[in-house]
This record gives sequence, structure tokens and C-alpha cells, in this order.
Amino acid sequence: MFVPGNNPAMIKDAGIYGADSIMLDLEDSVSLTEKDAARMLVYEAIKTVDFGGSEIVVRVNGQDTPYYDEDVKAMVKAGVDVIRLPKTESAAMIQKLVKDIEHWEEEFGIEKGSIGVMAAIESAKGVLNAPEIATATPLMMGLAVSGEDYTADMHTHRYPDGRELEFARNMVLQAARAADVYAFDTVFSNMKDTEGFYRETNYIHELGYDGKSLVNPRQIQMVNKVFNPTKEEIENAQNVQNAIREAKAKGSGVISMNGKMVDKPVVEKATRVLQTAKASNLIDEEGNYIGE
Ligand SMILES: CC(C)(COP(=O)(O)OP(=O)(O)OC[C@H]1O[C@@H](n2cnc3c(N)ncnc32)[C@H](O)[C@@H]1OP(=O)(O)O)[C@@H](O)C(=O)NCCC(=O)NCCSC(=O)C[C@@](O)(CC(=O)O)C(=O)O
Ligand SMILES: [Mg+2]
Repeated sequence: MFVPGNNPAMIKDAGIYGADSIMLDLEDSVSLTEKDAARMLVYEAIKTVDFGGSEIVVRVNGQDTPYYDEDVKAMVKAGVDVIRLPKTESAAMIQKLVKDIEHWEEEFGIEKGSIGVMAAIESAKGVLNAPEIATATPLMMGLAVSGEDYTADMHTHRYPDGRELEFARNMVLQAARAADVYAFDTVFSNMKDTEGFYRETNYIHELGYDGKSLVNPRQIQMVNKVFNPTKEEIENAQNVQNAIREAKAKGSGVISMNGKMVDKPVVEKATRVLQTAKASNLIDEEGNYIGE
């Protein structure tokens, strides 16, 4: 969930909503006159505010701005979990970020490699270079597709069915999967269109995305609802694992379950469902369902 870096009230309470990740923003939600104040505010917040279990990401200003260097320096010193680079267009930009992070880690005596990197892909050039961006550094944790800037770069707008983002979404997802990093979808800005938000979240979940960037705490519950496996999906995944265990005991790698073939890729998908269920506290150690 994005939180504007110049809004102390939003920053102070950001941890209470249970977002997996809080993205304190120094870039486009902060006006030019407030860049320095926001940086100081975010620095202090990382040091002092209790964000619960949420991971802390900071979106720094772009490398073509006069704010980038100070942003990276301050966020490394603050001990942020991940730095998100906006408008990433090449592997070289990520390698520069990593070099800058390492420089400040050394300066402040922080263990090297403790800060992850996330690349926001926001232009045609970024989309075409997504594969090299995804593999630019072992510190890369994920790619995010950014629909607002991307559609501006493509001379279009955002539409309800998302067709203008189809190529970018698929390209970023393929690049992320091939590099074994996470893929995050872009924000949905119309707070009143709950149905549209649900449709879009469902769509990107079905494509294979790992999560979605948000602008408002009201969106968290719906994203979790879409991404969390249902009780039926969990039970089915457990049945798949039991079935393949039985098959293996009989020396076979494939078995039929309710008329459907269960083989290695089906088992892999079932394993992922159960990992998500466990991470979301929907099942206990024994696999018993404990969700609502
Ligand atoms: C949208 C709106 C104005 C609506 O305001 P509203 O007033 O109607 O909100 P309400 O629902 O009434 O708020 C109820 C309660 O929640 C609190 N609350 C609201 N939002 C909160 C929040 N985010 N964090 C913590 N707290 C929050 C609020 O303080 C209140 O608290 P309280 O008073 O105590 O009840 C507001 O949410 C907001 O400012 N959002 C963040 C916007 C932002 O960061 N934009 C930059 C990132 S996108 C971008 O840059 C494009 C991109 O780069 C993206 C990409 O890369 O994908 C690209 O190119 O596509
Ligand atoms: Mg943007």
C-alpha cells in the first residue's frame, strides 16, 4: 500500500491496516516543495513508528532528479527493507541503485545485501527491457508494472477492461517469473468503483501476479480475499497431496482424482496453495483450516 511520504497522519497509522507491505512514497505523491521534508519525515518514521508486521518499502525519486542521491542515502541509513526505483528502463539503472546502496551501507556500517530492490516498470522502454531489469541484481525482489505512467508514455488512458495494459502486464509477469522474482500489478485509482477493482484484481491473480499495489486501506481486504485460497481450494490441495503420496507408494507419479489427472505440475500448484494458506494463517501446522 502506497502511503504519501509527506502525510504524517497516514504514515503514523499505516501499520494498523495489515497490508503485507507499506510503500512510503517520496516520488509522485509528494510535491517538489516538500521533497526534503518528506524525506526527513519518512526517515524518522522508519526509525520510530511501529508498522506491525508490514514490510517497509520506500519509493525514492527517479535517477534523473536532484532528490535521488539524498533519498537513497537517507533510506539506507534508516534501515529500510526494500527500495523501489520508479521509471526503471534498464539493467544499468538498477546496477547504479545497487552500487549507491552498497556505498551507503559501507559508509554507515550496515551489512551489505540487507536491502532489497524493486523495479517499477512505467514506460515502453522499461517494458521491452523487463527481462534484463529482472536479472540485473541478485538483490531484485520484484517487478511492478505502473499503469498510470505507462499509459501516459503510450499516449493512451486507463480503460475499465485493461486492454491498454495487456502487453505490459504479460511482459512484466513473464520477465519476473523467468527471473524467479515477484510480480506486482499496478494501482486502481477509482475508489468508488469497487466492482471494477474486484474484476481487475481477479484478472491479475488469474494471470499469475503475486500481488497488487494499492492506494487506500479499503482495498486491502478485497485483495486478500482474491489472493487467499478458499477453504475448498485448500481441501482440494490437501487431497492432491494425499493422492500423489498414495500413488508414489505404489511406484507411480500420476493418479486420477475425481476423474482428473494428478501429476507433478498439479502437485506443484497444490503446494503453492498450501504455502499461501500457511503464510496467510488460514491453516495451522497440522493443516487444519483456521480461517473464518
Ligand atoms: C486516494 C486517496 C486520496 C483517497 O483519500 P480519501 O480521503 O478518500 O480516503 P479515505 O478512504 O476516506 O481514508 C480513510 C482513512 O484511511 C486513511 N488513508 C487513506 N489512504 C491511505 C493510505 N494510502 N495510507 C494510509 N492511510 C490512508 C485516511 O487518512 C483515513 O484515515 P482516518 O482519517 O484516520 O479515518 C488516499 O487514499 C491517498 O492519498 N492514497 C495514496 C495516494 C498515493 O500514494 N499515490 C501515489 C501512488 S500511485 C502512483 O504514483 C501512480 C503509479 O506510479 C503507481 C504504480 O507504480 O503502480 C503509476 O504510474 O501507475
Ligand atoms: Mg508512476
